[in-house]
Amino acid sequence: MDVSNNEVGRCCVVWFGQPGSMERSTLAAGGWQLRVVAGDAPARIGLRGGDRVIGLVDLRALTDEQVAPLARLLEAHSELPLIALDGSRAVEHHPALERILARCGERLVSPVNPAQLAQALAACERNRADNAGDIERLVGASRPMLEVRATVHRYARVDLPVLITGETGTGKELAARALHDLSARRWRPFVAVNCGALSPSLVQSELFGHERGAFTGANARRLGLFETGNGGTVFLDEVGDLPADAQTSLLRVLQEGTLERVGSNQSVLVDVRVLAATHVDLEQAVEQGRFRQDLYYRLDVLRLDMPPLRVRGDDIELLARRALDEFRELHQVRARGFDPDARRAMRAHAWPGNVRELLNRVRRAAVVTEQELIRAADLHLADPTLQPAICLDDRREHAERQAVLDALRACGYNVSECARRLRVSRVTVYRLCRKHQLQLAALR
Ligand SMILES: Nc1ncnc2c1ncn2[C@@H]1O[C@H](COP(=O)(O)OP(=O)(O)OP(=O)(O)O)[C@@H](O)[C@H]1O
Repeated sequence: MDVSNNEVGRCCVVWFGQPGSMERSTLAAGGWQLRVVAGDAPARIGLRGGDRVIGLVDLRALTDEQVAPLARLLEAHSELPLIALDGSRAVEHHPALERILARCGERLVSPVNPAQLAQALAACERNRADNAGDIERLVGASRPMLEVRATVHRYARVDLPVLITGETGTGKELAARALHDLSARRWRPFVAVNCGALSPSLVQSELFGHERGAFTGANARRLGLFETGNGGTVFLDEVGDLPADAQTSLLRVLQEGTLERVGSNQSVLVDVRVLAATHVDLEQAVEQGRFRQDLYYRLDVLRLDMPPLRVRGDDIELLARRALDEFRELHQVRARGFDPDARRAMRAHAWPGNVRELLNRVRRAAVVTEQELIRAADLHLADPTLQPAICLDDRREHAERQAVLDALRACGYNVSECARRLRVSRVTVYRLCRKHQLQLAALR
């Protein structure tokens, strides 16, 4: 089936199966265009950029032979949010059907009434609107940030763990969210937890759940975050703070895809993508025996480094501008821009708290200033001429990393060629890759 015309941005439902007359009327009444992909010939789906499309997987008349081709077709369209109709059928002997159902954000049981169908489509569409453009929330046009955005796109496509590193406030959680929103799991839950904020006595139960009576106060069975996030993504912030027993349980989730609730010795299957973040040096924690080495290797399959704000050049002003504009949309304030000294002061500041610090300084300045243009003093930043310049070491480090990355790219990640271009030995290229956490296997 192929569709092409000149209308833009229509809301469409691709119905995999046969819609009944009530279902056709409900879609028409809701302003949904309908495309039917018959179960016996699901060759391809014609989608146009600009269309907002939802897939409805109708399992009512699906035969066993049709399951595998349909699964393949849907896998080729991992961007489609899916709703299942009559997903009650047994999936034990149907791995392909299980895969389809795992992707469906909602499962309707037939006979479905018009209100239920309309509601499910509206919820799906709302969800898409909330998630759309999440990568856009990672504001920045500097080279390091363009690099991050490209890496996020590349990593989102593969279902492997990512270790996100970077100083506090650099946007690690935002990046994790973007990885989820761009992945095939985007219609399933995204569960974020700060491991450092969990009480050590409850961390096992918070993450992996507990059975009734497992400990004093456990009055009912409770699912942990891994089960709540089943099918989706679990983001473990400050993963280095996990106590030893929770590290062991996490390793099991990563290795075997199973967990045991506290107070039970029954294994529960879970299917989650694990993203972890740290602002401490996990390698050092491993050396000091505070973090399991095997777990470290399991988490550090792909690495995403969030650059500190001080090396992001023009992004500082871009972010400040955005922060002020957003604040002005919500509050009546006089400030509408920054004076030249404020701009210089922002450039010169080292931003130890990174983007979070910048947002807070701008919002505070917008409230306290009585001027139209925010001054350096309103931002609590000293006169730039009196401030130490941006640390030269940081600049040097960044330039070195960029030079290695550029050379690697230019020669298709061939280490010998890269060494020749940079006029260093191959050993030095490997050392620099390790130092700057450039993983050749992942980059290739
Ligand atoms: N590139 C960016 N564009 C816009 N906002 C950003 C960006 N990076 C971070 N922020 C904002 O800065 C704040 C801190 O970001 P986030 O919580 O993702 O940082 P983090 O690295 O996870 O911090 P921590 O290590 O302290 O948990 C949030 O309000 C986030 O929205």
